[in-house]
Amino acid sequence: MLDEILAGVREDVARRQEQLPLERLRELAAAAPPPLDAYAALRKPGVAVIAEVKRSSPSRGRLAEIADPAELAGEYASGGARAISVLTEGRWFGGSLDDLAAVRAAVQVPVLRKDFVVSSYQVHEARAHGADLVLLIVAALEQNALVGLLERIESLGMCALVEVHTEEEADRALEAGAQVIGVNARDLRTLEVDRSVFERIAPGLPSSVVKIAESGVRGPHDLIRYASAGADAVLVGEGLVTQKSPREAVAELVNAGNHPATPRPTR
Ligand SMILES: O=C(O)c1ccccc1NCC(=O)[C@H](O)[C@H](O)COP(=O)(O)O
Repeated sequence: MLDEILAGVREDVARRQEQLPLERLRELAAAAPPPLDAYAALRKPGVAVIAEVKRSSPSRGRLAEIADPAELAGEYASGGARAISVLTEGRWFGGSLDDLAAVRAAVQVPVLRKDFVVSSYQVHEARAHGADLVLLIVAALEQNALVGLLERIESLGMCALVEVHTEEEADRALEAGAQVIGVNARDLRTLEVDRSVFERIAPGLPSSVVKIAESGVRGPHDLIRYASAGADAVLVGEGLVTQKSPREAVAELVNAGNHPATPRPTR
């Protein structure tokens, strides 16, 4: 699945680059308001909720009609989301860079560009559309590319969320200098979700690294499970976009993450 998604992304990036050359994009990125400090936001006490704007997915098909992503992001923020994730890939997830810009304009919390980033052009796009945080998927990148993209993200004042699914990928993320690591319970090749992957990988990450548990949070019980294994944050898509009140659903998760009964490992 991942290879198929990446092939489409490469075609789409090449088409956009023909329409808007890198030099012009760099100017737009430089003119964007400065990025927010996502690392600091995610390090605050309690388990942070990163709420995702997700219309569709390869594993689940159509999830929700999201006519106004800015309105949804506003709901998430008023429920206490610490950051908003915006899927900007169009073919499989129904997202766009317009969604990212609209969400950026609507909320005061950090915004993640969640996509399949394979070129520095996409990093500049992220900044030009107001992103504070950019996803890099280790499984999609050679080590040199991972290091180069991470440096480019940081040179633009943003923070990289480096996603892993295996111990080997976690080692590569650390070698590349990642400060924010997302452990995705979803295997992007088979699409299977296994929540125990976080429990296996997170304990081996240094305490200075922000640890995000991605995928499979369907309610407070999943957040509590991830928190018990050391999650600083959870990234939630389907479990929020399918709710009647996304604001209340976020608030319930935030409350579970702040609850003193939530066992956390000491660090
Ligand atoms: O969601 C998918 O089916 C998917 C398939 C292939 C690559 C990426 C995919 N999802 C991206 C994500 O990692 C999730 O959107 C995110 O972690 C939230 O997951 P969930 O809460 O389970 O919707």
